[in-house]
Amino acid sequence: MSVSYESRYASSPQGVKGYDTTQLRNEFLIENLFEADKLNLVYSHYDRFITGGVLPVSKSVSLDAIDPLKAEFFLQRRELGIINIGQAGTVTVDGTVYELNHKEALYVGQGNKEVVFASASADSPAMFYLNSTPAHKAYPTKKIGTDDVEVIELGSPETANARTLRKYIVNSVVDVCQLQMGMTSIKVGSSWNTMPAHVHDRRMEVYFYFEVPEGQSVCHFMGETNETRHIWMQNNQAVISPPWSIHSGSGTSNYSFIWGMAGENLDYGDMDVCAIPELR
Ligand SMILES: O=C(O)C(=O)C[C@H](O)C(=O)CO
Ligand SMILES: [Zn+2]
Repeated sequence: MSVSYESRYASSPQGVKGYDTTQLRNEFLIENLFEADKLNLVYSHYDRFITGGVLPVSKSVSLDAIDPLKAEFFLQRRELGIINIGQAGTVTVDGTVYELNHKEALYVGQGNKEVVFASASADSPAMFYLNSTPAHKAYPTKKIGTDDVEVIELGSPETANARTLRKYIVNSVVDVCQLQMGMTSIKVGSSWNTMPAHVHDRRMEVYFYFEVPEGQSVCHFMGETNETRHIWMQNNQAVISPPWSIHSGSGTSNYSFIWGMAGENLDYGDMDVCAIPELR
């Protein structure tokens, strides 16, 4: 069986106050997404958001339905966002082949029955990072190349948060039901992402950290603004951010991350920003 999954239930902010390091990591950290020829998924009960990774090396890998969906096929009632963080590969959606190079993305609409992932070369495989959310409508499947994204420059070197944010799957780029995805890259010499920090009680979020150099790590901050906690993250690990939690990080070097969101609205800018001196 090449598909495996794990379920994560929702935790309340009151409950999380009492978590020790191990429990915090067990509830929110997603450690192993990429294994050769496997599809690894984590099903979160926050907005029923699925986070996954596929690393096809010696064979192609299909997106099979998993038991919690109680569905005939994975996308029967879901939409899917894919960003390739590896080398060239293909995603075949009901017979149509989409070539995805490094940092190219694909939105796959609800109702597609067969999704198959493959690498162009076993020596330099593709690495497909996936986010999937429940969907109420079948929007067309669309490839988003690196020139199709919306780019914003944020922060400054003086505050160690200079970064480039790229919006891939947002409703100004592609029609979606609720999924939003993008990528943020921290510039050399900066370390902070999403600072000033924010919450959006209307949407949950998942951060996937990558391009973290060997021997370096990212410290991810979560929790209510007046009750923060941290989780040390390694390269290619993801972390679930509950709707009530900040999601911000500081690395021991620069790095990139993919953010994915789902929930009540599609308004990327709908955030409640927290003044930095108010954080506790
Ligand atoms: O660097 C940032 O700031 C981000 O990338 C923020 C995320 O996109 C986010 O949290 C959106 O709600
Ligand atoms: Zn956010």
